[in-house]
Amino acid sequence: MSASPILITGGAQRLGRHCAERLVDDGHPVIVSYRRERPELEALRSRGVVTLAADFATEAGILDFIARLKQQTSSLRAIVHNASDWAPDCHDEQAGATFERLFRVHMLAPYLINLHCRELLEACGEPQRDIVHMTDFVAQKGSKKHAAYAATKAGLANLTLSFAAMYAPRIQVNAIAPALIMLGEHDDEAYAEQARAKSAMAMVPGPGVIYQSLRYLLDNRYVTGITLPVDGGRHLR
Ligand SMILES: NC(=O)C1=CN([C@@H]2O[C@H](COP(=O)(O)OP(=O)(O)OC[C@H]3O[C@@H](n4cnc5c(N)ncnc54)[C@H](OP(=O)(O)O)[C@@H]3O)[C@@H](O)[C@H]2O)C=CC1
Ligand SMILES: Nc1nc2c(c(=O)[nH]1)N=C([C@H](O)[C@@H](O)CO)CN2
Repeated sequence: MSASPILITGGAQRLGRHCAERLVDDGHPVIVSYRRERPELEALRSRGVVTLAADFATEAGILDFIARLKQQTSSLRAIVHNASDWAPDCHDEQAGATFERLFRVHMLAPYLINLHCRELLEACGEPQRDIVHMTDFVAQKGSKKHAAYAATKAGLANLTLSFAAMYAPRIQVNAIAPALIMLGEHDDEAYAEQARAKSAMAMVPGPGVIYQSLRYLLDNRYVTGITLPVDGGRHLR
């Protein structure tokens, strides 16, 4: 029986793409969702990665993705809920729409995908099946400038507990809570210095530390319902 694929949502760039490439290196079939076409997707496709378009900003978009995912595969080894919108808070008439959009991307999409795709994970013939939620250190701390983002990531962190209890023992459900992992393309050195100073390790580690954490969860048969902090000691500052 061929191995079941691992789904990474939002896998066209940065942490998601890095993990997709590393999973292919480790011999896993991979499916990624993406919102915008770009050259990097062709590189993934050339390595055999299946790419499915998805916009989780609406419930219809989420359900449409799930239907196309089920046409693509009859089983899944794991689901990594990585898609995310790091939108700052709005203080105008767009505030409510922004909050609702972040709720759908960070909470409704993982919730509906977990519910509707349980059967795909159950159909996996391998000994272990996983769901991994990408949350954020600020889920426990809040954020003055990204309150809606932090709150919806906190909701995702809570969904980890509920789905871990619902799906045990056949499916393990865990979260990874990063702090600064990669800078944005427009971040200058002043921002980088300020961001590095927020953690005890005072570094920008890059996406390899996230793959190490994902690998740990995928390889450990006795871990469920936890959130793995990958934050350089952000809580110590
Ligand atoms: N980078 C970091 O330092 C940190 C990251 N994290 C978390 O780790 C994960 C990966 O981070 P990172 O790689 O920086 O993430 P990105 O900001 O690069 O976002 C990942 C992908 O999410 C997709 N996405 C955004 N909105 C939607 C939507 N409405 N529907 C479908 N897909 C959408 C984007 O797709 P497209 O590009 O096609 O529009 C994007 O490629 C995220 O969950 C993030 O919150 C947490 C703390 C720190
Ligand atoms: N979807 C995203 N979420 C987050 C990002 C990002 O680029 N995309 N970046 C961060 C920052 O690195 C933050 O941790 C630095 O203080 C947080 N979330």
